Amino acid sequence: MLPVVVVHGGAGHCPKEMSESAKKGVCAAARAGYEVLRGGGSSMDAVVEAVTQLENNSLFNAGCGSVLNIKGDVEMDALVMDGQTLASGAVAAVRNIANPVQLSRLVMDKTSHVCLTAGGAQQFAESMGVPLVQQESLITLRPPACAGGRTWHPRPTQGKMGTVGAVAVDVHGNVASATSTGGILNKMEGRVGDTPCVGCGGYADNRVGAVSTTGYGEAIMKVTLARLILFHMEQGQSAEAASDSALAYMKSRVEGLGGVVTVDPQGHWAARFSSTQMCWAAAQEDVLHYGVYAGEHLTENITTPQ
Ligand SMILES: NC(=O)C[C@H](N)C(=O)O
Repeated sequence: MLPVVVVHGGAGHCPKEMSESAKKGVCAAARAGYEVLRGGGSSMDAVVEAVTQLENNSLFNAGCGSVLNIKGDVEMDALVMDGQTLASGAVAAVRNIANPVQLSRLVMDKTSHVCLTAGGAQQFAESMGVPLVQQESLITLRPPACAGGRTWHPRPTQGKMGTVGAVAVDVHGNVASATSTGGILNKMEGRVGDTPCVGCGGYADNRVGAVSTTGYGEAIMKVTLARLILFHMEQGQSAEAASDSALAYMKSRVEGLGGVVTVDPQGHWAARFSSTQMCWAAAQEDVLHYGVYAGEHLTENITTPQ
């Protein structure tokens, strides 16, 4: 069963013409994470690698391809969490960074803090030798995609989403989670969503499992979606049942839609969503699993050329 990596490219609406490229993107990210794990790398290395790939893919709303806030600027949030130690690192409302997930990892590894925001996060990046990039290099002009369009609707079924994330279990049974986003289109300057908040955008605990979430951040924060899933797992539910229970609760309690990827330490995994679509991919036992639409579950051998 081990190792395993599961990635998502955001819950929401994915126009049909974009779904093939979106599937390719999540499959490539899952392959990249799986390569790390197969080479003996840690689950943390794997989720950071997978999310870095998705941040670099302009289809998705994270890193390059992030949506714009109301002032036309890019402000990004990201989180990593290590299930062995419960250590986490996050950046919020950060600008001019190509790979916020890597900066989050540096916050975890090199500071005594959990989250750095805006200018402070940027200064920390510079002090770590992380190059600042021009905002223009993060903005991609494109037709509406899964990744983020030009209008935001509070209901993910109508809106464009595309936060990216990954969870993994390595050969030692250590779990990790990583999530990265440009947030929601036309958000207020300084708005911070669920993604960098521990227990909302993600959580990882070797004793239970790991989760990365996507969806309407203001709803996800109300129910602490990632931790809620792990709570259900602690009560004995499977990764899949716990994901469904928590998503159903978020829908009924606060009318929030979203999606999640979840693993338990044994390698059972789930990619579940209450939105109409979510691009996801998983790699386990040399098989790549992927899909976008409800009920869609395609597989191929991981050695099949891309
Ligand atoms: N696309 C998303 O998943 C949005 C993200 N959860 C946010 O609200 O910032």
